[in-house]
Amino acid sequence: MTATAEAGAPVSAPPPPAEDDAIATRGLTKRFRGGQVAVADLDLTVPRGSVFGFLGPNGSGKTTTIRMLLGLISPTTGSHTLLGTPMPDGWATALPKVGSLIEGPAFHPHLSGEANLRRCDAADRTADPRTSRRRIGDALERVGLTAAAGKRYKNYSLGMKQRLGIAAALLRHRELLILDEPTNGLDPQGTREVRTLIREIAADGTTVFVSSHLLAEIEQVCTHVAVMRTGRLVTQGALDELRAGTGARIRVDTPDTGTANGVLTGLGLTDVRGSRGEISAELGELPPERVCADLVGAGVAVRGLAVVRPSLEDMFVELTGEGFDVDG
Ligand SMILES: Nc1ncnc2c1ncn2[C@@H]1O[C@H](COP(=O)(O)OP(=O)(O)OP(=O)(O)O)[C@@H](O)[C@H]1O
Repeated sequence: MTATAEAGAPVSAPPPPAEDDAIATRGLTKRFRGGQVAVADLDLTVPRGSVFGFLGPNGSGKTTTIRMLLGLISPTTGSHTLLGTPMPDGWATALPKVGSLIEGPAFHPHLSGEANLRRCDAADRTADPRTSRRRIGDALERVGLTAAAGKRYKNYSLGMKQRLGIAAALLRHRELLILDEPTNGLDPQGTREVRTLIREIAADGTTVFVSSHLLAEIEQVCTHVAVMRTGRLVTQGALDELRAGTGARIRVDTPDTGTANGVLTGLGLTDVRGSRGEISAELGELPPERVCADLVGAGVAVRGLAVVRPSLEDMFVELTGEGFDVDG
C-alpha cells in the first residue's frame, strides 16, 4: 500500500514498473490549455490479474487518466507502461490486448445487438472475417446477451446496453479491460449485472481496471483500489491491506453500557463510545472472542456483538477530511 500526502508529496518512492504490472504510471500529469491540472504526478501500479477500482469523486481526474492510458490524449509529463510495454512506442504491441469502454459506445439504435457487434468486428481490420460469427457469438454469450442478440439496441435496458459495450470490447481476447464508469446511470439491477460480469471476466484471467465515483458499488468487486481527489492519488493498494491498516471497531449491543465501558477500558481498548443500548471501541489487535468472554465474565448482558470494518468511503473521509461526494 502506498499513500500520497495531502500536499502531494509521495510518502514512499514508487517501485520501477514491473513486467507483471498490467498498468504502471510514473509521474503522469495532464495540464490542459488554460492551466487546469487535471492529473498531477500520478504513480499507479495495477497488478496483473487484479480487479482494480479507480475511484474518485466527479472531476477528480479519472477519465483524463484513462484517456492518457489509452493514448487518446498525450500526457504533459510522465510515462506509463501497458502490459509491461512502455508507451508511446509500444501502442501497436499493447493496444490489441487492451479492451476499453469509455464514454459510452456509439451503437446504432435500430440495429440488433448482434448486428451492432458485426459492425464493430468488421471495423477491426486485424480480425479474420471467416471467424466473425464465432467471435460475436462468444462475446454475446460472455455478457449474457445471447437470448437478446436479435433485439434492437434501442429496446435494450441500460444494463444490457452497457453489457453490449463490454461485449464489443471483448470481441477479441484481451489481457486488460479498461472500463470508465460502467455503472453510471444504471439502476440497482443493471449495476448488479455489470458487477457480476466484471467478476466473471476477471475469473477468466483478464485484468479489469474500472473507474467509478460510486465507492460502495465498486468496492464489492475489487481486489485493489486507487482513490483520487482533485487530480492526485490519495491512496492505492490491495483492498485487504488497506482495510487491515484502518482500525476495526467492536460494537456491543447491551443494556449494561456502564459495566461494558469498564471492561473495554480495562482491556486497553481505545476510543470507547457509548450510547443507550450500544457501546463501541477501537478493537486494535485484540481478538473479538476475548472481548466477548470478558464482557460475559463481568456479567454484561451481550445482546449482539459485531466487528465493524470501515468502508472505503469512511477511509476516504479519514484520509482527506472530506465526504466523497465533493466536487473536484
Ligand atoms: N479537455 C479539457 N479541457 C480542460 N479541462 C478539462 C478537460 N477535460 C477535463 N477537464 C477538467 O479536468 C478535471 C478532471 O476531469 P475528469 O473528467 O478527468 O474527471 P473524472 O474524475 O473523470 O470526473 P467525471 O466522473 O465527472 O468524468 C475536471 O476539473 C475537468 O473539468
